[in-house]
Amino acid sequence: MGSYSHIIQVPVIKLSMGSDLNRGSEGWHNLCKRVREACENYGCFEVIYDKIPIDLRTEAFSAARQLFDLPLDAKQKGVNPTRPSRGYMGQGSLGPLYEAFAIEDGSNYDSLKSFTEVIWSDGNDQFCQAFISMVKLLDELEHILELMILDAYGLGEKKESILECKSTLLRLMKYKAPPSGESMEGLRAHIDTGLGTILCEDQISGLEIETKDGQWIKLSPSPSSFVFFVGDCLMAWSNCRMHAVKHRVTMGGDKDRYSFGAFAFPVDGSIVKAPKEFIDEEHPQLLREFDFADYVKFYLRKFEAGGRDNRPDHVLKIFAFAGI
Ligand SMILES: O=C(O)CCC(=O)C(=O)O
Ligand SMILES: [Fe+2]
Repeated sequence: MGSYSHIIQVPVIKLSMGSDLNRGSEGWHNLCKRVREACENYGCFEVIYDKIPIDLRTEAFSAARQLFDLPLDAKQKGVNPTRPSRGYMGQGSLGPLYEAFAIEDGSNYDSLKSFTEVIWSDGNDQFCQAFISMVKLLDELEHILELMILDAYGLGEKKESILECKSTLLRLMKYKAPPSGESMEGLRAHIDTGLGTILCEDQISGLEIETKDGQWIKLSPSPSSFVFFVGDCLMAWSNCRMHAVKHRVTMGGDKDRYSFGAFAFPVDGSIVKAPKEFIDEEHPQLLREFDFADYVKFYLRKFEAGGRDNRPDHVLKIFAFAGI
């Protein structure tokens, strides 16, 4: 599984309610710099956002457990035959330990409600309440991080958003403890496709990233932390100043692992393009502008052609598609 380093740690950035979050303050600018450095050097960082209470995490994970505990036939009502990466994915489609549910437009109450009505017929208000509050706060956090990235590159005056239209995919994941107790792949190494991902795990670690010099490091976020990952589209937008990091989940021990993530995706039809400020003699344009929907079609085609074990190298997929 490659060599591990136990010495390197990804940056931990704390966003506390108060003056540091006043855009333009000295504290804000310090945070912008740290966010930029983390995105450029690691492609991820641990973020503590104290506006998201621990109790809400507990409620969300209890609702998620209730969902995964349902009998298989109830869960399979969530399968989306036209788009298998939405709805219920399991068991075995992405690995023997992995199961997941993906809910599009996860910060919209109606889409959470429709999801629960498919699974539970009468819906599940507790699930909707927990996740609507959680995903709205994660969207808020994502927006703050995006403003910090814009300000860190001096682009805040010109643009309020990296992409005008994006939506949040909520994905809930469960990884079974490996039967032998020995370390085993939970989720294959990949790079997230969208703009950015905010992940939350329920105290059982397993996330690993590959550093720029090729070492795998384990992340052990604190119980109140989230992990932010740069995705392909954010890297493309920044003309590859930011690093989209390869990551995976490795399971060990005897406890199942639960996690969920808010994935910010450009809506279909969005054009991903680096602003001219990122392109100069020292930084030639590395990726052509592209329509996000075409990128999705490209990698789904490759994915289907390759099957689970022969997928194209996820690290290179954006360069294979849009490299100049
Ligand atoms: O479960 C996790 O912590 C990681 C999941 C992940 O990387 C993904 O769904 O893209
Ligand atoms: Fe991921």
